[in-house]
Amino acid sequence: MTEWRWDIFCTVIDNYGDIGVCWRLARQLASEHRAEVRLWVDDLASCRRLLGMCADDGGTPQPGVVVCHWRPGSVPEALADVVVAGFTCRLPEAYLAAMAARARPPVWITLEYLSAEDWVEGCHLLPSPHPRLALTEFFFYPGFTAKTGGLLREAGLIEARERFRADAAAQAENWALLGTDAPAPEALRVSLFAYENPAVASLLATWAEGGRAVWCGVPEGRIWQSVAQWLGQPLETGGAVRRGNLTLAPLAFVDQPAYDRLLWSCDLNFVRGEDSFVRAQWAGRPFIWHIYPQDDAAHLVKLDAFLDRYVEGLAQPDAAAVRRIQHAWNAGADMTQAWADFGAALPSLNAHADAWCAQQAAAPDLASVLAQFTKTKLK
Ligand SMILES: Cc1cn([C@H]2C[C@H](O)[C@@H](COP(=O)(O)OP(=O)(O)O[C@H]3O[C@@H](C)[C@H](O)[C@@H](O)[C@H]3O)O2)c(=O)[nH]c1=O
Repeated sequence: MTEWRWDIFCTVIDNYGDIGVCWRLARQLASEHRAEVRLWVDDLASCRRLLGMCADDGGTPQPGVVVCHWRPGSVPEALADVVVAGFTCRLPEAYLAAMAARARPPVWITLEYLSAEDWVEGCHLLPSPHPRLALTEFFFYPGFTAKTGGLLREAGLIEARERFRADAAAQAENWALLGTDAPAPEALRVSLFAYENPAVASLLATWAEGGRAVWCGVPEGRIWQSVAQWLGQPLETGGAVRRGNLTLAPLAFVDQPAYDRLLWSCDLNFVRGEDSFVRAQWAGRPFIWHIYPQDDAAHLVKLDAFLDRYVEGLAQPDAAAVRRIQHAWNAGADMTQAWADFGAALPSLNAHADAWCAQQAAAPDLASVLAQFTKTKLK
């Protein structure tokens, strides 16, 4: 039985992160919190692949979630009980007016970007009265501590990961979905999802010339250009290329669950933005984060805030190796020495990633925190 009706609004910027998070949240609210969700998206065409849908409006593979095309100026006919504005998106004035006109206005939440910075705790769930209308907006901040909104994590995720890791047939099926042969068993398995980055040249050269076999799967996207430049040939899904000790496997863009399974299959994951960054943490394996760049370099403050939390408990040289490689990658700098240190630390970093995952997974997940908060406002 449906408990509440939710409207989630999302504007697609230039990548998949905003819609990736909103889509994941919508599905989890429907499957775990009995919500009936409409996900309003301004640019359906550019995210159809991620949503796994073919029609312009409507049906999705997820019961309880309807994806709607949010056209400029359009206002949904019936109001929901809870309205979530994802990230930078602004709700239409007419919709806000309709909310305010209700005897009991919907709960209005603005979902903010994830940050490990300390100030987040003080801002999470702060109410902000609308300057003109009888409405209150609540700012919901995801985060890594108990005083924040937590991280998106579906029920049973870690258990599903462990089942997958024990299931050779499921793994073979996933490699096929990704359009590649399974990596050789002795190779270090790496997935590489990132923005364009000149640092990739020294990284790939180091692996090609290194003493250990490396298999690197590269999901279709912006990094393909940098990889193709280093290779001197275009990438093509299914067309693995060898250079010395490195096998480069261009991968198909798959749906979110299949991408998760890729992360679970690798020893090391390069991720970017917000959503894949969180998913890499649930893989419980070391990862390198290409943070979404901001003009005023605010992203580097966010990167360090995260690293300060993440390296806690690591031996000093391992912590230094983590910091060094994350900084080199985000600066587009030479990766040779950074990789030498990081590669040597991988066994202890692996145990650390597992422990970090367990620690974060012990906290309440974002959808539950959000559902709980709205319940207190609706009752
Ligand atoms: C590679 C791959 C990714 N994905 C998904 C995982 C994620 O949900 C999504 C990628 O999103 P992110 O990892 O967040 O990276 P991104 O760079 O696409 O998104 C960014 O968008 C900006 C507008 C935001 O401001 C950033 O914070 C950030 O979220 O794509 C698949 O579903 N299949 C795939 O094959």
